[in-house]
This record gives sequence, C-alpha cells and structure tokens, in this order.
Amino acid sequence: MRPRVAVLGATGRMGAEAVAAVEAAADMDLVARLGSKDSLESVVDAGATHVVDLTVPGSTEANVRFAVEHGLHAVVGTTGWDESRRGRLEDLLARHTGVGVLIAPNFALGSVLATAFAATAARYFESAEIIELHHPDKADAPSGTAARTAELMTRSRSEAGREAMPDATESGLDGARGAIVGDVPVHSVRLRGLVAHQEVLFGGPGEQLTIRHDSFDRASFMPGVLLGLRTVASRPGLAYGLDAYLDLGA
Ligand SMILES: NC(=O)C1=CN([C@@H]2O[C@H](COP(=O)(O)OP(=O)(O)OC[C@H]3O[C@@H](n4cnc5c(N)ncnc54)[C@H](O)[C@@H]3O)[C@@H](O)[C@H]2O)C=CC1
Ligand SMILES: O=C(O)C1=N[C@H](C(=O)O)C[C@H](O)C1
Repeated sequence: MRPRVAVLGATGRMGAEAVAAVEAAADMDLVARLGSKDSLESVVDAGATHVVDLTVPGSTEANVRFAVEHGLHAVVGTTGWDESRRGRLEDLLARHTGVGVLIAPNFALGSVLATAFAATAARYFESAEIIELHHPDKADAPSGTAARTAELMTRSRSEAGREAMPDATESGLDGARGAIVGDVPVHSVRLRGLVAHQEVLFGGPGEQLTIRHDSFDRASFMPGVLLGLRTVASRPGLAYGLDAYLDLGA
C-alpha cells in the first residue's frame, strides 16, 4: 500500500522536518499537515492511511486513539508513552485488528543501536548512569530515549542477577544524583546549541565503558520515520521501539 500520510505537529521542529522528508519520498504522499488548532477530522477528509505524530505528550494519546479508531496506521515519535498509556493502546488495538502503531522513543539508527548496546553492557558492570543532553526548548525530562534506555538496562541487570549499584551517598542536595529510572540514575542537561545526545557510563573495577550517541541535526531522525511509515501497515498491533523493525542480530 502506498502510504497517504498526515503529519500531526507539522509546524514544530520535528514535524516540519517530517513534512519535508515525506514530500521528498517517491513512494508515499503527504495528504495533510496539522497544527495544534486543526481538527483531527481533516485527516479523515484528506483520505490519509497513515499518521505521523510529532506533537506534545499532552495530546499524543488522544491523537493516536483517533487514528486507530479510524483504521489509520500511526508512527509516533512524541514522548510520554509510559507503561499505562501503552497498556491502554494495546487494549484499543486488540479491538482494531489490522491497525499498526509504532512508538519510537528515538528514530535515529545510531541511537537505537546505542540503546541496544547499553542494554547488553548493563549485564556486565557494577555501576551504570545515563547523561542525556538536549536543546533547552525541550519540554520533558528525562528524555524518552533515556527512559527507554534505563528501562532496558534495568531489565538486563535484573536478568543477570546484578545487585544494587554501589553508592555511599548519605547526604546532599535533592536531585544531585539524578532521577532514578528503574534502577539507573539519569542526569538531564539542557544547553543552547545542542540537539539530542546521550552518554551511558559503565564502571567496573579499574575500567570505564562509555556509549555515546549524538544527533547533530534532526535529519538524523528522518530515515527512521520513513522506515516506520513503510513498515507499520504490515505489523498490526503495537511496536515499541524502532528496533522492532530492524534486525539487530542477537
Ligand atoms: N522519536 C524521536 O526520534 C524524536 C522525538 N521527538 C519528540 O517529538 C515531540 C515533538 O518535538 P519537537 O518537534 O521538538 O517539538 P515542537 O514543540 O517543536 O513541536 C510540537 C508541535 O506540535 C504542535 N501540537 C501540539 N498539540 C498538537 C495537536 N493536538 N495536533 C497537532 N499539533 C499539535 C505544537 O503546536 C508544535 O508545533 C517531543 O515529544 C519530542 O521529545 C523529538 C525528536 C526526535
Ligand atoms: O525533544 C527532542 O529533541 C528529542 N526527543 C526524544 C527524546 O525525548 O528522547 C528523542 C530525541 O532525544 C530528541
């Protein structure tokens, strides 16, 4: 099926980039671009088969629900899809068989790989912490990518039977040790000039491993958005993470 794509959040930083990427792709058509004041009904009126959601955490769930209820496949980059939201979406998708939704915390291939490498490394090191660094216009912290990375690292640590990380801190200022996601401390930096960056630090006796990914430009996310659009209709149900559409080996 040749995707007929509606971009939600089309005037935002990511949405504008996605509009250009879809327009430049020879195998799909851009049929609607929506801002925050536009009615979702216009997506149906435009004959869309796919939506791309790049909006805000406060609206993404309602947008995706609308898409699924109207039989439209959805590729979602917006943050805020915690476990309870994903659970509600899976219940909805069970009633709309044939509809596919991809929620991708990060569309950049390098970031997806870095997260997979971090999940593997987490089995082998006593200590692990995440530093995510973004532009200061970002509305949420920690980043969706860091939350997903911490979730996978926590799972790996638990499967490997790792004990709590060593940390003798007894006193100090609130927040000094970051936000704890699963069992991984996450530190969020917001700095003018940055786009999207993440470092995962692993420590063991006498050694350190650092896994770092940098998106210097939002162009880095577009191959993943297009891959999602080309694949989602053939994968009914919910896929969480672009890795679901990639063959990352073991
Ligand atoms: N998965 C990924 O690879 C990436 C995800 N993101 C995430 O995507 C989201 C958007 O990021 P940015 O583009 O930087 O933000 P942004 O603030 O530049 O754009 C969001 C846009 O959505 C619009 N909007 C809000 N509610 C809407 C609605 N109901 N319908 C249509 N439009 C609506 C806003 O007016 C704004 O123009 C964030 O959650 C961000 O974390 C950002 C970069 C990469
Ligand atoms: O807001 C951003 O810019 C980004 N958001 C996503 C996140 O929260 O992980 C993906 C990427 O880091 C850029």
